[in-house]
Amino acid sequence: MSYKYQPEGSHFINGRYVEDTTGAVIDVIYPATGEVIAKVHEATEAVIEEAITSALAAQQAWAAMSGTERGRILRRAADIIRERNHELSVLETHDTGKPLQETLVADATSGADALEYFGGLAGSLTGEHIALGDGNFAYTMREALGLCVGIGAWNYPTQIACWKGAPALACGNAMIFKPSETTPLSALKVAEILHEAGLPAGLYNVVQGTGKVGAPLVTDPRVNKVSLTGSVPTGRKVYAAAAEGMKHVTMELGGKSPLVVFDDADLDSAVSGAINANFYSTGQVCSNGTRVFVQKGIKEAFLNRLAERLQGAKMGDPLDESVNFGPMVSAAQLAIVEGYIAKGKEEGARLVAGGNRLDQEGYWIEPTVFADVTDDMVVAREEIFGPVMCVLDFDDEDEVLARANDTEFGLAAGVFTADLARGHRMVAGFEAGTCFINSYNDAPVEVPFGGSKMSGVGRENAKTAINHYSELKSVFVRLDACEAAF
Ligand SMILES: NC(=O)c1ccc[n+]([C@@H]2O[C@H](COP(=O)([O-])OP(=O)(O)OC[C@H]3O[C@@H](n4cnc5c(N)ncnc54)[C@H](O)[C@@H]3O)[C@@H](O)[C@H]2O)c1
Ligand SMILES: O=CCc1c[nH]cn1
Repeated sequence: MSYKYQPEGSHFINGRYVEDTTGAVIDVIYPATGEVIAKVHEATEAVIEEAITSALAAQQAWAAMSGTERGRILRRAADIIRERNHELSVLETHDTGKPLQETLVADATSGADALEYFGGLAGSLTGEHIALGDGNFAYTMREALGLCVGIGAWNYPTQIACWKGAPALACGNAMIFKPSETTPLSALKVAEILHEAGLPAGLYNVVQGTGKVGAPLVTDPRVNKVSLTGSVPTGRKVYAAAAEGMKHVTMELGGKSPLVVFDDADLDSAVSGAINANFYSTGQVCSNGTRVFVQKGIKEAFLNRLAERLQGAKMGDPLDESVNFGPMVSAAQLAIVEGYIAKGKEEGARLVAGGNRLDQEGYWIEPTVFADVTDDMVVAREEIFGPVMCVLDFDDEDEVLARANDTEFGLAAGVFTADLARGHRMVAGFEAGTCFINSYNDAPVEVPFGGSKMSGVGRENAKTAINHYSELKSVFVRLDACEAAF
């Protein structure tokens, strides 16, 4: 039987599709209908070994090329992605269920931005000269780490494949990328396009599988760096395993971020911020501001306007570009979200919108809002990773800042206020890596992205990502005689 989006092979290694049917079968399901659209096989030991040896064979020559040459290939790949944006977005929609309205602007295009940005930076990576007196000096050389492993979550498959691959390749590394087993298709296209753009074979390999494939990649002594996007429990395991081998890490993990709305905020703008912070990608965004603290003076106006604006949420065929709210990614994620909604009701939160699963094929649930949520409720403490907004009340700035920070997570935080001085005071106090004033969930490639506390280690994007995919070698040069005590 052939499937609608069946790739030529499950894996992409050494510049070509590779298959090993002895690996466990993974069904790829279109979340909007439950239809199986492809089947891939989990990587076997032999497949993993081929991915590692071909990457190692290619990496040194790649690192020896000039940054400008490397960058040219990445920028060419960005151009190809943009030319094929529609086709790639349709695939991403099938991989994830996210509406085409979104994938057309936020997925392949975000991947292309990363390839273009890091392609542009590649030629400017340098060390520095350090004068030491008496004519002596030192210099630093920026060197590639070697073999990097990228492990992805299922919410932004193309974006994650590129956010990790682009800086890794720009710095002269090879990358083996393991997508989430839930969304294995888009990363294969990224690999195919990189090679079409001229990337030498072996430098960006994709292997499929669950944590059973991720774990041996993380511990393999030939791997120098691991970048994970995933949940905190997985991050704990992967970070610990990588530390055993003293590997470089980037951990992009989960959150339960606060969004604070003061009563002087522009109401519609704040409601837009709350919608973007909770319902984009059907709530499956790591940085979502799911604890929406609303100052008591505007609470009812906020909830009324939110209820009106929710009438504009359109569920339906995700390929219809007027649809703006898709299904959950999987039956498992839908069950998790339903469990949290039940918990919220049980704990006494007031359900003011949604809460129901749609009685149809696929993994559909309405955008859901709880009001009168208190800090101790499970729905206010745990990451739900679905379209469930919790609205909490507050009186003043000091109180809300302390409550916003009262969480083990620290990925993001936002504030809506007409008083910009207060906005800056709030973000100075937030214990979070990525903050927003009068906006929410923007993620341009030029800006560092990542979390504090349990939400992660390191940053993706921006110039700072270069520091996470390269290391400095210091060279001391003595021009006068070298002396010793004896
Ligand atoms: N901070 C960010 O940038 C960011 C972005 C997107 C998603 N996320 C987070 O990701 C989570 C949702 O994604 P998910 O359900 O795919 O996360 P997950 O933690 O279940 O899985 C993430 C990836 O890790 C792999 N994995 C699992 N166990 C492993 C192990 N022992 N060794 C190596 N790899 C292993 C999985 O196969 C998958 O590819 C949420 O918590 C969300 O907040 C964070
Ligand atoms: O899901 C996390 C990363 C992200 C945030 N906004 C867009 N992508």
